[in-house]
Amino acid sequence: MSEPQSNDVIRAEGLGKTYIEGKLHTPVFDGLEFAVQAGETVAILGASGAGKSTLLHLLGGLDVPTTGEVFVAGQQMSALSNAARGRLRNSALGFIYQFHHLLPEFTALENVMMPVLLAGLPTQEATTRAQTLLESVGLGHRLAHKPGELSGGERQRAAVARALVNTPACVLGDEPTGNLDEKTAATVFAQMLELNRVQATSLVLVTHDRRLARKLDRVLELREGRLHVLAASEV
Ligand SMILES: Nc1ncnc2c1ncn2[C@@H]1O[C@H](COP(=O)(O)OP(=O)(O)OP(=O)(O)O)[C@@H](O)[C@H]1O
Repeated sequence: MSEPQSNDVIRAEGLGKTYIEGKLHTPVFDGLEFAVQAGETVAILGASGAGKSTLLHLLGGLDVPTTGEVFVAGQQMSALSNAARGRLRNSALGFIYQFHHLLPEFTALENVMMPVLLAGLPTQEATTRAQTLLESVGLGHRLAHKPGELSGGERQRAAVARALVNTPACVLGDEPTGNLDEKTAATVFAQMLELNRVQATSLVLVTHDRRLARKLDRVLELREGRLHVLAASEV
């Protein structure tokens, strides 16, 4: 197996996933090759059930591939202990989902501070970073609000801030604006791209939305278990 290129923040080699539950085998894909470089933004399109979320979970170390390997920041995920994999995920990756997954009993500020505290940094540093990021997504006036006291768009903006607060090498987004109306989605998406650009963070975005996909450096389509490169005219 070749060594990951130093510029690849995530690299997947010969990646395969078959869900196995009892006698039921669900093959999703096999032999996928994928890499995202430092600062690059990549969209992954595909029909429902094509395996986009599965791929994102494997890239993020949230699930284990049936075959193949994933390297994150040059580290082979399968060679790490669960604790080390968790630490790498927290420091090198940010996750944004369709539903915010903020913790309901904590304020926006506390939610965004969480990954910094988990990385072992002092409370003061966590507070400063979280506040700065929340301000940059226009939530400086909502720091003390709990998720239930925020609008849908505000919750997603807080989720964007949380994903980026440890200046990860790569953000993995699964339909991060899929639950918002068109106008709010466009605003949240623009803020996410801008923060990614400022931090030179890579982005792998799973989406159904071709208009959003078009704004990224590279567009791939997951179809029949294969990743196809789409030219700009095909998106
Ligand atoms: N835990 C699981 N056990 C068995 N099969 C699964 C499991 N999770 C997903 N699948 C199957 O794997 C295939 C890919 O699912 P996945 O969620 O990755 O698709 P997707 O492209 O993200 O779809 P969507 O756009 O609808 O979210 C689907 O056919 C799904 O039914």
